[in-house]
Amino acid sequence: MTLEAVDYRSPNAAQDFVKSLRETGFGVLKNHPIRQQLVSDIYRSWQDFYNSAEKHTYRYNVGTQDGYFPPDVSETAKGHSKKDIKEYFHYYPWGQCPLQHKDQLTQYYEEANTLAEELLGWIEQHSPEEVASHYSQPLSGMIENSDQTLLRVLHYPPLQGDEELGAIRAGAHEDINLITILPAANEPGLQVKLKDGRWIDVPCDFGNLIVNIGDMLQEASGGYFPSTSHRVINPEGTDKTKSRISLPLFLHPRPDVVLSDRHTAGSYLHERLTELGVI
Ligand SMILES: O=C(O)CCC(=O)C(=O)O
Ligand SMILES: [Fe+2]
Repeated sequence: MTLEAVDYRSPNAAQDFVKSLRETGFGVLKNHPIRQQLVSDIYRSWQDFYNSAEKHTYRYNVGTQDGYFPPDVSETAKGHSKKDIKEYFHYYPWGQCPLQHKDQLTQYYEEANTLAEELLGWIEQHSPEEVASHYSQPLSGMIENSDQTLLRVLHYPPLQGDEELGAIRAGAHEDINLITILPAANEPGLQVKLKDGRWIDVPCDFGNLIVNIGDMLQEASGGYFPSTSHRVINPEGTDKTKSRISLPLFLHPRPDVVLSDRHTAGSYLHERLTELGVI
């Protein structure tokens, strides 16, 4: 079993893409409308940011979670004991951002949000009636004007050889939000866990866009769409000396959006962040 990239411009794109999401929790798109030049410009300018000491002046705000998270505070995935080998920056339109990077991130944030709304439309359109009847509102409406949607610029530094035994770039985890949109990173490493327990590589051809289901859509669809585990494995051989940059956009509904009988987006997020130990 491999993940096949779906051509965004093909007549069956919506159907094929949603089928892949249903079966694996992941869908991969090629020929999508997000400008690749913008993505590569962001990779380049953020490599400079991570190489500079300036990053330390943007340390994250504990209450609002925007800004730079250094390697020593990076997440420990649920059920893991070792911290991930990564540093990252949380960008929100209302949050801190270095001035010289603001235009690029603003543009990307908008383009990716627009595409996300369209893809949520595809998901809704291809949800069985019984599943869709439980959505409290159109899926694309859930993220409209949300100030919770988070763009994360991740940097996985070159391996130094002194990493903690068993530590990996990103331990197996599921995303908390509705869906995640992720341009193929500049280096491989992302893997997804299939139903049978096998880990497979997510195709990382430059220009692909990877979309995955998060826990909130799993919750809202009564489990029809699975929020699957994924991880980023460490590079080997000569790739060890390479940095990896990636740019997930985590689409979050407004906090008052009802996901299910049990949860609003706000109550769900709070529960999950408490488990993760970050609030
Ligand atoms: O870096 C990647 O390719 C994936 C990152 C990821 O899964 C996450 O930050 O939730
Ligand atoms: Fe993730």
